Amino acid sequence: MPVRHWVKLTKDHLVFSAGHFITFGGNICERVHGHNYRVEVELHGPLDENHYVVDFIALRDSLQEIVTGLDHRMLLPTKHPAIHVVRDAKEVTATFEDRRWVFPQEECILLDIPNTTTELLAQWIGQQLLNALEAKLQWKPEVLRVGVDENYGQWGYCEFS
Ligand SMILES: Nc1nc2c(c(=O)[nH]1)N=C([C@H](O)[C@H](O)COP(=O)(O)OP(=O)(O)OP(=O)(O)O)CN2
Repeated sequence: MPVRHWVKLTKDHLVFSAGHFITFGGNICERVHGHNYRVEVELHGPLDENHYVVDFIALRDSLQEIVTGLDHRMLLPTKHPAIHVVRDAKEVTATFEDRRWVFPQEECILLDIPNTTTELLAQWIGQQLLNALEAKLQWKPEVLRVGVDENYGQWGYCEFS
């Protein structure tokens, strides 16, 4: 019988509080609001010389850095077809139809995704994690699953395989 291994990280400190708004149903745009987000990851792959899929500590530290970078920030999508986000040295201005929001530049994170849904936040975090693991360990998992929870039980997931 084939044997497979994986690791899962669901630490209490893998959380961030951030502002966002999404569109849905075509042209319905939410008001700005915030969530206490939670992040978990699962990585699959062969065992290394330590009998690890990947070292928990290296994984935890890499993911924590990504999560901390999102904490207490306004999350804005740069690939949305109708939310236009423009950054200058001081401010970030987002517009949707006749609505306009202006935020201090250093309080925003611009994400190259079309909407800040949990599914796409999971995808963005997953891509950052793959980049970090490649840079730190010259390693990539066979499968990476990332979950993002935005409201104590509403998880969006993304799988890289
Ligand atoms: N599959 C998804 N569905 C929805 C997402 C998402 O990311 N993926 N996101 C939303 C909105 O962000 C919405 O704000 C979440 O709604 P809600 O749970 O009602 O959030 P509140 O903070 O307002 O929670 P309350 O419990 O109502 O206070 C919608 N759907």
